[in-house]
Amino acid sequence: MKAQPKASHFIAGEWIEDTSGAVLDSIHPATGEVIARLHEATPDIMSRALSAAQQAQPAWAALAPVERGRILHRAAMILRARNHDLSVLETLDTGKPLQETLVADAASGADAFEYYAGFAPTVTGQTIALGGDMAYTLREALGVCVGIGAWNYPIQIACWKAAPALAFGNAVVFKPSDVTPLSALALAEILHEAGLPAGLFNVVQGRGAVGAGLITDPRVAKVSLTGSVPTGRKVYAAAAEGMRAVTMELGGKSPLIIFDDADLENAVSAAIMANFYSAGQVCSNGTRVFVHQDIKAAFLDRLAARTNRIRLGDPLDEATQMGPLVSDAQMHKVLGHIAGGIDAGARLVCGGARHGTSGCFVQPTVFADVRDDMALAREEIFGPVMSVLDFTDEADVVARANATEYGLAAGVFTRDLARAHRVAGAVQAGIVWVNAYNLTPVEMPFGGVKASGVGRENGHAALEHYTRVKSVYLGLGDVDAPY
Ligand SMILES: NC(=O)c1ccc[n+]([C@@H]2O[C@H](COP(=O)([O-])OP(=O)(O)OC[C@H]3O[C@@H](n4cnc5c(N)ncnc54)[C@H](O)[C@@H]3O)[C@@H](O)[C@H]2O)c1
Ligand SMILES: O=CCc1c[nH]cn1
Repeated sequence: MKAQPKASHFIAGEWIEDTSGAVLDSIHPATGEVIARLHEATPDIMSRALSAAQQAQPAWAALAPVERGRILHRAAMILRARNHDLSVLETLDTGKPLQETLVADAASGADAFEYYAGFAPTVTGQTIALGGDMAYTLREALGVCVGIGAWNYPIQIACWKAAPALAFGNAVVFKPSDVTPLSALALAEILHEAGLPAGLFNVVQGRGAVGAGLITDPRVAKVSLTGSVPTGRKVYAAAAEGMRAVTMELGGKSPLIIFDDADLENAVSAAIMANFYSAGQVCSNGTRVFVHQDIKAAFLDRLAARTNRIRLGDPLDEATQMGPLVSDAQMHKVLGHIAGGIDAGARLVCGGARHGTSGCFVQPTVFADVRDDMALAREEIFGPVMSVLDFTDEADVVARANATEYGLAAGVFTRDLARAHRVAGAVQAGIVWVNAYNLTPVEMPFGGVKASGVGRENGHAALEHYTRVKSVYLGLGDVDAPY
């Protein structure tokens, strides 16, 4: 099945092709079929996108926020109306099952546009009484924002960046992951159709070097990356050189702590969703599942029974519950982690191998008796591999949960309200789910602490990251001068 877009790039409201850029193929990971052939942006293409954004941004920022919101609201409506086609495109590009993409990807993007369309006109500054004189503050757009995406939630990532950036008066140049280049182009077309003036949302394709080229350009005011910690370190450092603002949405190795008083079936559901949704390719996954020793046997029994029933197969079949990993490289990386876990002495409860002989499928895999010092418990795997660790003491498990460089998310399952709040307060994480996991409503800020990131996407918090405050001092009396 082909999914060839009209051209590789979308700049200043137009499809742009430049075949002198290196070839970039999009591969459907369930079959290995090349579904689209694109070209990386050359320096000239990158420059055209940045210039288009720079030229379009001041007039956009000068519009009444309600007018910006109206356009973004139309985009949300179009995203919803096209949800099925966008979901098929995302499934082809990522391999995630249609069952998921129909509800979690473009739909989440539409939520973001709807939310920020309504938020934009409510943004106000402060007035500050100074005992005679006074001051007020203005929220100003930053200018040109570069967004760089990962491959696990391509359209959601593009929307979570573009919606607040545009709502608050910025222009965007977005570079999707080279592994999943397609849906950002579909978003660009939708925004154009919704009436977004040319140049405000541009898409350029490319690998890491294209991203690196964009973030050091003097026309850029802000960089928002979704990606791994090693890439985050490079991008943050490069942005710092030019004093650019950043948002870093990076990786994690999040703990999910299940106490002995938890509702067992709900806890198993959460552990499954926290490890096998999107074949485990979710940044906030709770991949270190700490289970109280008293319920460990019962938990593992139910977990194995339910995991063994997960239906793997053609991601375009709506009955399929788990598709392939995004690429051959990712599949081999995950299989390497599984082999390493077995070598290190972790107990394989289920899964543990490739599924089938074609496509990038890996069986949903559960390891028990995992120790904190094993690579399984320390490294982000980004595949369907769950590590179950035991504990008995609350303070001890919190200390172990925090003993990582990451700090994206955490989960706690307990019926004890006081303990739930105590643990939520003590874990070092940007997001804590209590008796739930991996729910990401647009109203709730999303982002990490420690090496997992800087800044927040979604919610009111994004305002801080796509605007700056200007203070205006009003002298209302005579000017004092000592000389
Ligand atoms: N916290 C979040 O919200 C979130 C969400 C999704 C994924 N992630 C993380 O993303 C990772 C998986 O995605 P990935 O493999 O695409 O990540 P990656 O870090 O390899 O790549 C991310 C993006 O950065 C670009 N890039 C690479 N080197 C660059 C450089 N030097 N300068 C500028 N751009 C560069 C890539 O081309 C890609 O578009 C995981 O670690 C996952 O946890 C985080
Ligand atoms: O992959 C990270 C962002 C996310 C979490 N859940 C849905 N999207």
